[in-house]
Amino acid sequence: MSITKLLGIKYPIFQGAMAQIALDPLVSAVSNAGGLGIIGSGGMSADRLREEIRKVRSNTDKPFAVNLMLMMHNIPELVQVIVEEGVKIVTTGAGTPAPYMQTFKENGIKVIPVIPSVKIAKKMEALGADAVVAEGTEAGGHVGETTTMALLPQVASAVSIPVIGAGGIADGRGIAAAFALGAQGVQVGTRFLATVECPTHENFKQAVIQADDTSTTVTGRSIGGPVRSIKNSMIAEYLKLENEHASREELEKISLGSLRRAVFEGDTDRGSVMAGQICGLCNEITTVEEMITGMFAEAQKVMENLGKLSIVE
Ligand SMILES: O=C(O)COc1ccc(-c2c[nH]c(CNC(=O)Nc3ncc(Sc4ccccn4)s3)n2)cc1
Repeated sequence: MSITKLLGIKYPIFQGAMAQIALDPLVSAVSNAGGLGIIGSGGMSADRLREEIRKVRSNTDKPFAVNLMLMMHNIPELVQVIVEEGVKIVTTGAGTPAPYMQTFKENGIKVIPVIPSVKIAKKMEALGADAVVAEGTEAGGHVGETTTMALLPQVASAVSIPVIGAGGIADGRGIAAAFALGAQGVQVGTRFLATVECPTHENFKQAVIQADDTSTTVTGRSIGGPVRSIKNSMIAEYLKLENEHASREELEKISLGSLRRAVFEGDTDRGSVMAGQICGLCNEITTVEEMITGMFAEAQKVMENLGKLSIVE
């Protein structure tokens, strides 16, 4: 079954659940434009999540999802809210949804883990996941080590459930490439940061617009938590400390509160501007509607023009 039929959405596009950013009006704008808007619950209390679900529901009658960042401490409470509020689609990241699968299944909730490797994709399929998002290291935020070009076809060959491609996709060419590699849909994060409806400080959006293909780097490998973000003075300091084998405590002193500093205060020099390598392709701020319709119109054209390869007989 296609992912659009499975979820009742028009376009096979998910909006990345960026912590503290994937909120209304971005989420309801994506769902109203025909994609799957996803609330990023990372860092939220149960009451705050309930409030956000009700706000999104008041702004769209289309399907939307909630993402659970499984390294958070209050997942059982958030699962309770998701069940009580009648949310029917959950995506997960940064850990295993195993402890909650029975609750999801009993309540008819579709579960779509975001995964960084074939091994974890197979583990999620065995757990009963309805689909997986195969996210390459090009993505922003918490990433694995495998590129989308390499990860996507291997996951598509390894599992029988639908695979969504993520990491480095920001235009119709990326959509066409993901489908060529075996995906039935795409998840896009960075490109949604360059939209009118994205609720971040304007400085955050400008940092994404000004960035190019070499503007991001991965920090946190030394403490087992690799995170891709745009290079700035805080990142340079963090990398220097990592090279000097600083402790987790010393590193967390720099990174604590850095997401909020960038997202809400617009401090893109000392804050954490999580974004993917495709930021160099995001050069103007558009509405969500313009972005989604434009991407799929372009993808249609690319797939029609691919035609036959010019192989010399
Ligand atoms: O062991 C198992 O069964 C499952 O293990 C897993 C291990 C890793 C993953 C994984 C890796 N990446 C993803 C999906 N992507 C993400 O989760 N991306 C994220 N970006 C930002 C996040 S929040 C944050 C805030 C500040 C610092 C670090 N992270 S989470 N899932 C999924 C499952």
